[in-house]
Amino acid sequence: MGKTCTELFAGLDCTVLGNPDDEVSGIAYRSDRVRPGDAFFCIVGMTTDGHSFAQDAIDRGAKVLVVERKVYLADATDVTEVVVSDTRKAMALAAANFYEHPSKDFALVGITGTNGKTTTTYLVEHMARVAGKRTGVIGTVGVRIGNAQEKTAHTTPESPDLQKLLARMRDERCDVVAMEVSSHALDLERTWGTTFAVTAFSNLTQDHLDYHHTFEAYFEAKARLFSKGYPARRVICIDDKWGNELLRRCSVAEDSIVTTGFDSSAQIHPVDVSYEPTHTSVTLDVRGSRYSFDYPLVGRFNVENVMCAFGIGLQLGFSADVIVEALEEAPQIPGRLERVKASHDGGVSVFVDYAHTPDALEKALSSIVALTPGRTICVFGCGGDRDASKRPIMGRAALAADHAVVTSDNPRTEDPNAIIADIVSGMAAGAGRFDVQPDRRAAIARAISMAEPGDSILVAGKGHEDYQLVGEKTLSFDDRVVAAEELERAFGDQVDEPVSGD
Ligand SMILES: CC(=O)N[C@H]1[C@@H](OP(=O)(O)OP(=O)(O)OC[C@H]2O[C@@H](n3ccc(=O)[nH]c3=O)[C@H](O)[C@@H]2O)O[C@H](CO)[C@@H](O)[C@@H]1O[C@H](C)C(=O)N[C@@H](C)C(=O)N[C@H](CCC(=O)O)C(=O)O
Ligand SMILES: Nc1ncnc2c1ncn2[C@@H]1O[C@H](COP(=O)(O)OP(=O)(O)OP(=O)(O)O)[C@@H](O)[C@H]1O
Ligand SMILES: N[C@H](CCC[C@H](N)C(=O)O)C(=O)O
Ligand SMILES: [Mg+2]
Repeated sequence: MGKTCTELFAGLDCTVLGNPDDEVSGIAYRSDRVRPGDAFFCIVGMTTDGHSFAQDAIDRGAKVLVVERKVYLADATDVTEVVVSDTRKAMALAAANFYEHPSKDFALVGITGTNGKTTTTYLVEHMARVAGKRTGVIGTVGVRIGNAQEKTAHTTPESPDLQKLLARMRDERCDVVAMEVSSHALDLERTWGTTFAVTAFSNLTQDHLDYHHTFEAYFEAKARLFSKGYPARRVICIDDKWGNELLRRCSVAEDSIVTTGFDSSAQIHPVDVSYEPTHTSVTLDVRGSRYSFDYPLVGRFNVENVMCAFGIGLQLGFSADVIVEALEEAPQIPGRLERVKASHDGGVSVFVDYAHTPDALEKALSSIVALTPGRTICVFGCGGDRDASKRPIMGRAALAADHAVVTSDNPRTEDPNAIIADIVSGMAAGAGRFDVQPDRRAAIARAISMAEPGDSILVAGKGHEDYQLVGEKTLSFDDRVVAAEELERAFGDQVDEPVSGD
């Protein structure tokens, strides 16, 4: 399936230096992955400049170079150069052209916000299935087409990878695809040229300031999904000021926006909520109609995710009955307040959760505390090579537990003890209520050794991850498996202990 330069760059302001009828057989943005016949996009990145790999790309058979400045390659007279003002945006549009705009052939739902994206995509997927649709999911836990699951490098893939994936979903005849749209993706134009049926915003709290530098820049990246470049039906949670700001800016007809939130001014809001250890009972007011139902997810923040999913369902044209039926049997989201299953637990409940931001940690902890008759112990750390400014704030947030064990998350190339020191610098107010154990397994074991029947342990930060990134190495590590093993080790000989079910 080749495309001429003319077809590839349709709709793009560019200068073609060479033959516009040249055929391109693929799109590449990493020189070492170029295949003969590809167009190579030279991207000015944060660490290096893709223009300096142009010769390498040609040596590997690239026929077209897309550049922001002409590279004048001496021995490459048969190579066409296409000059554009922004190679990332050009690549995204060319990728959409190359795969013939797959996102126009099904209903694509894009969800952005600091927390809640993965959870909401899973709820939307389930809802669409209950409505009889074929589904796809793209996000942090990976990609799913129907029931087939694959791992991916990014939450939101780079534009050529994304369009290729969307084309596969079209070929598999997906009707509804739910996709997480990260702030990096919006800033780096990974989704440019993609057509969304519905876009949704969950919330904005601190994360990724290493990349965006300011909160405002972080918001502006998210806000792009609600700008004229991405026309769609909208679902906006208005519980924070950023949701309200988005609502104010939205230039689409008012009846194409659904607002959600705890505030009664939201079109979807709760009038009654009861938080139980294994489920939640809600009565939602949905544009004046009331729906009472139970769903098998816990915690206050999941009420927001459920309302967001409800709004998305309405925007997709599903009936409220189908939406409620789906939510009543919502799936366990991997690693999101997931209760660890162990044959012996000594009456101690261990939850694994992906809280890796201050807000998520605060909310996950308050949800567990509210459900726990005894004490709550929190095991957590922070990722290396990521926003360091959130570390002391997460340290402070963890003091909402009765006791915290500070440990390693994914240290990546940083010194684990230096990350822990950053966290602990925010915990002065909790002297005596936390300790430090850099080895994550030992930290989980320590929390279990401290726990009494009726206590809960929150193991936060890594959720569904089945690995730990230490230096350049990827080690096998799954909080759920390790916690189950450590529970077994601690309580395995107490054969008469009751096992808490879920
Ligand atoms: C911060 C960030 O997102 N960086 C992305 C960015 O990297 P960059 O600008 O530094 O690129 P660069 O390394 O300078 O290279 C410039 C160009 O030269 C090319 N190159 C480079 C070396 C070479 O040998 N040959 C070559 O052609 C590169 O492919 C690139 O096109 O562009 C690269 C591809 O063009 C991405 O792979 C890279 O993602 C990095 C690996 C990353 O870790 N991103 C994470 C933080 C991310 O995107 N996370 C979000 C989720 C966040 C959330 O949870 O909310 C996600 O959506 O996954
Ligand atoms: N609506 C919400 N508000 C605040 N915190 C939430 C919300 N939903 C989930 N969380 C918390 O954030 C964590 C991550 O949730 P989820 O994976 O759904 O979010 P995400 O936006 O996909 O995150 P990421 O940016 O890492 O992909 C959960 O484990 C939970 O602790
Ligand atoms: N998508 C998030 C994941 C963080 C998960 C945490 N375990 C870490 O490694 O920091 C990020 O890239 O910031
Ligand atoms: Mg996610």
